[in-house]
Amino acid sequence: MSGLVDGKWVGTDYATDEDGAFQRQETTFRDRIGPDEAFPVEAGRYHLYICRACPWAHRAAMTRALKGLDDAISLSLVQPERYDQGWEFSEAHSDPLYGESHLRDIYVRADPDYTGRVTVPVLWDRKSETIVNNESEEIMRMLDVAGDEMATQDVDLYPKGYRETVDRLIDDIYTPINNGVYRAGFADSQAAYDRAVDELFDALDHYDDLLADQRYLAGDRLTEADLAMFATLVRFDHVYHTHFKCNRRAIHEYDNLWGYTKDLYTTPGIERTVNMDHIVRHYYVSHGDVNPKRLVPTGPDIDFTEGHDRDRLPGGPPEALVE
Ligand SMILES: N[C@@H](CCC(=O)N[C@@H](CS)C(=O)NCC(=O)O)C(=O)O
Repeated sequence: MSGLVDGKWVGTDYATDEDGAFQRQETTFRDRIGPDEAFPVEAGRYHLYICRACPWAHRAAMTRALKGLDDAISLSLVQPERYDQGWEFSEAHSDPLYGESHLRDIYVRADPDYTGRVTVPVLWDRKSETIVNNESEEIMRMLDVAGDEMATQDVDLYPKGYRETVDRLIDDIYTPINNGVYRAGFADSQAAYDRAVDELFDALDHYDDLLADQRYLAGDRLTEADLAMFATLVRFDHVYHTHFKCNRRAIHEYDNLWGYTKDLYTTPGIERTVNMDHIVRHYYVSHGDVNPKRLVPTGPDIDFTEGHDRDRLPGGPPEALVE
């Protein structure tokens, strides 16, 4: 067990099963914001705690940026390096609500007897002073759908007619890709690593083929599924390729995934959510068991803003985003 047990900090070890395969624990705060939900839609009421390094938190941050929710939902960062006390606030990245020193203090404020991991993202309710939700997929959906009322940009990332496909895609990419890089990186046995890497690259090959003829995962529209995919792809060559030993191929070597990654990166609103310095510092410094000397590699030399050829395909970013 790691994280908090009955509100007491017990450490940051990751769990693997008897075959050495990484086990991600379920998140526990699963309430919703919405017209008929326990938490009403109200601008200025909610706060997002994230780390710019975290791919799960990144989904929520991208949704907030694309929909123009900056004024409606405040956001703050934790320090990217995470040591044995878990996520910390710092002078550069302080807790704007309570001035706490660690993110675990926020969890304990929500539930003094909390047992579970202390993860980002956290969606906090200022009014009832509790955590609404700490599951990124659900936060992304809430900001997208319930957040519509507060949005300043007309961007719908879960459009009618695409919803089943978006839900299926988010599920389909989770195990082999989003969590697949972690299954490779945190594997405790060769067999578990081999299995994760095989599944990861089979899936990447599949989506590289799919993206030969369509601009986005669900077709011609940018959706939540693309945000989920992008959060992994943008970290891949700098981190997962080396640190998590996913080195069969780099994303910039794929015919279509590379153009797709650059297309999303240069979609107005996305670039400001990517902090590559925080990304590389977090992974290489925080996982002492994976990288004991905590040295941060200098490469690769790739440019997410160089041109791409994705506008040859039908569709494109929502009109509201195109300057
Ligand atoms: N299922 C959660 C997972 C979030 C998660 O694992 N976040 C990582 C950072 S990338 C974290 O905070 N890890 C700290 C820990 O597990 O102790 C979600 O998608 O929101």
